[in-house]
Amino acid sequence: MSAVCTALPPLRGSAEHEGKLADFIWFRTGGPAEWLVRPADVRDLSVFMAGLDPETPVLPVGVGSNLIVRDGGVPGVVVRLPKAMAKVSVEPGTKGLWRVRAGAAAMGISVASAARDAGIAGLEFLRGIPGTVGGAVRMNAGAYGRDASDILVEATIVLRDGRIETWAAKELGYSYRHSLLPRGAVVVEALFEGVPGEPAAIGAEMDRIAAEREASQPLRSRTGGSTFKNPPFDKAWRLIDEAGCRGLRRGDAQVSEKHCNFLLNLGSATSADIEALGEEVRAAVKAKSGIELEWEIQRVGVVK
Ligand SMILES: Cc1cc2nc3c(=O)[nH]c(=O)nc-3n(C[C@H](O)[C@H](O)[C@H](O)COP(=O)(O)OP(=O)(O)OC[C@H]3O[C@@H](n4cnc5c(N)ncnc54)[C@H](O)[C@@H]3O)c2cc1C
Ligand SMILES: NC(=O)C1=CN([C@@H]2O[C@H](COP(=O)(O)OP(=O)(O)OC[C@H]3O[C@@H](n4cnc5c(N)ncnc54)[C@H](OP(=O)(O)O)[C@@H]3O)[C@@H](O)[C@H]2O)C=CC1
Ligand SMILES: C=C(O[C@H]1[C@H](O)[C@@H](CO)O[C@H](OP(=O)(O)OP(=O)(O)OC[C@H]2O[C@@H](n3ccc(=O)[nH]c3=O)[C@H](O)[C@@H]2O)[C@@H]1NC(C)=O)C(=O)O
Repeated sequence: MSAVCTALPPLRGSAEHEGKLADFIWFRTGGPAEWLVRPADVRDLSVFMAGLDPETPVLPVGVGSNLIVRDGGVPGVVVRLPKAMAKVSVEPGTKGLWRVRAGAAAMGISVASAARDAGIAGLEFLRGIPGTVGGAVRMNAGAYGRDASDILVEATIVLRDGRIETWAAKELGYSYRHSLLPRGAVVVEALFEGVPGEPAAIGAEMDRIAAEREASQPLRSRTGGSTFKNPPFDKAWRLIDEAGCRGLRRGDAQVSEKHCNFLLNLGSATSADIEALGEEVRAAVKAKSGIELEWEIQRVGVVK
């Protein structure tokens, strides 16, 4: 990877040159970040971003459950928030509603569990999304009829130039698995809202969601979740099945037998194998049904 960023501004957190991403990205594939930056806190991130050459690209990552990192790595700066920014707390909202404030590094399950313990209903679906709050706000993550935009009140973000701003949910321009979060902006906190509920009933709904997923999706695999968005009025998995791609392999990359909109790394796949398999599936679906599937997984970095 050719260097795009030779000098970094001062940072209280850490900055690792050629920082490995494949250690934690769900697929366990892909090249390193030119710089893997872990800020100490929001202020540290803000000062760092303000001092960083505006030409240097910045890519925030959560736990990489929706990412293919290409094998040549990611030029510029990759920001991974620290566990210190994973705090979750509860506060009263307006009109009898309750709110959950979560650091962007918090996992969806932590938010859903905190809401359950406080008797706040409506956030149960986050139980099944194995990513961070930052990833959910950016991707408008959703499941079982709800998505992040249904529960988000506002998000605090650090813009690429270092400004810290709080945006109301409607300013994020949400649609299905999409937001208008500006390029290079890092979500640092989110405020969600729910309605009063019985912890036991909320917990039962979370368990139901977990069981349903366990039955239908390959959760314990090296995967990126749904590979393609569902096209209007149809299901990506049905089209992939119809095109004969269930179980299709390229090297150690495979279309899941269990849920054929999931791709798997069976062990030693490269990101190139996984991406090429995805393109092969898209081509087969186009040939069979005329429909062009759109990638849901975010593909980042450069090819080797
Ligand atoms: C087994 C499995 C099941 C899944 N089920 C679902 C599901 O039901 N519904 C669903 O919607 N998704 C699902 N996913 C996909 C994934 O979990 C979600 O997209 C999740 O929101 C990604 O979060 P992350 O923290 O891992 O983000 P990453 O994968 O690290 O990043 C995804 C995108 O978000 C951006 N991003 C991450 N953090 C930040 C931040 N702090 N600020 C700004 N941008 C950020 C990244 O730049 C990238 O564009 C599943 C994935 C797996 C592996
Ligand atoms: N090896 C494999 O083949 C597979 C591995 N996995 C991994 O398993 C994990 C799923 O675990 P699950 O039980 O669902 O969720 P958990 O919340 O238990 O774990 C999430 C993982 O991310 C780490 N993590 C979360 N936030 C941060 C952060 N801000 N900074 C550093 N590390 C962080 C956790 O570290 P810690 O443990 O220190 O809390 C943990 O390793 C995923 O991370 C996934 O990559 C999934 C499928 C297959
Ligand atoms: C996993 C993701 O989100 C998922 C989310 O978890 C689920 C649940 O709400 O609904 C969407 O999947 P989906 O439309 O494929 O629905 P699923 O619930 O997974 O499957 C629907 C039904 O089809 C069945 N099914 C699915 C795949 C398959 O190969 N065979 C099969 O029979 C399942 O058993 C289930 O009964 C989201 N995917 C998209 C692209 O919108 C993700 O975005 O990464």
